[in-house]
Amino acid sequence: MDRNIIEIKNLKKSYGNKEALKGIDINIPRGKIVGLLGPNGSGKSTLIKIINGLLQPDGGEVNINGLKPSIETKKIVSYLPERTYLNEWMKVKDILKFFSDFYDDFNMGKAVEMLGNLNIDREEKLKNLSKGTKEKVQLILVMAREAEVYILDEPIGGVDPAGRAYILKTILQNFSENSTLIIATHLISEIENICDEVIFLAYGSVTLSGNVDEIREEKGKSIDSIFREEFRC
Ligand SMILES: Nc1ncnc2c1ncn2[C@@H]1O[C@H](COP(=O)(O)OP(=O)(O)OP(=O)(O)O)[C@@H](O)[C@H]1O
Repeated sequence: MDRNIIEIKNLKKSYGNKEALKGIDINIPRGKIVGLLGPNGSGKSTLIKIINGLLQPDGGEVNINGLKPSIETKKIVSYLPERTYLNEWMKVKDILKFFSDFYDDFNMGKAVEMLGNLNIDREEKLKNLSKGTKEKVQLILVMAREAEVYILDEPIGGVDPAGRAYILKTILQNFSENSTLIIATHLISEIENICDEVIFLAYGSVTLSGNVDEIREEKGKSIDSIFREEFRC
């Protein structure tokens, strides 16, 4: 078994003449929590969509557990997209059923428990939930899969601080040691203490990557401070 669950080589993607990814190389080891950090427009979502097979790269390679993004890799990757893809007219309980029918690795008990802890009514239609509650539901669906890789694109932007703390705690509690979690976000101070590794993306290139403790020690600052300095407006 490879040490790295995801290996990316010289990955390129342009939209017209806009280079969103300029030939990036990334290795993501198994069993780690990785923060994918970068300002707006740095290429985070483009990278995540390519890993999930929703966009085709113009060049380079992506390997997930030794496989190209495909139906096979979707079975082991649980993905939270940046925008909702769920049918707003469905009740929470119907979406649970849908997930449980669709994904063999979906743990219904876990999902029901997390919804209960956050006081989310399973009889409610998604369209009647607040933005933050909707985000919580989607995150619970994604985290209730017993996947090898979780990829979360901006998971907690609309969630209130108490909810965020609960969600991060829940992520950690449910997280098996063999799984890998990638979180793309700009809420760095909130997630830096749960991350083992970080990858900084800027203008389609990786500007810094490595172990969080080593980077903090070497630079004598928090990841949040390094980010603010690097990307000062
Ligand atoms: N469908 C598209 N058509 C044209 N340009 C695009 C498209 N999607 C993204 N881009 C451009 O590619 C670059 C990278 O965008 P991307 O969405 O990957 O960034 P991001 O880091 O996820 O940003 P954010 O934090 O704002 O979500 C940006 O300059 C963006 O304008």
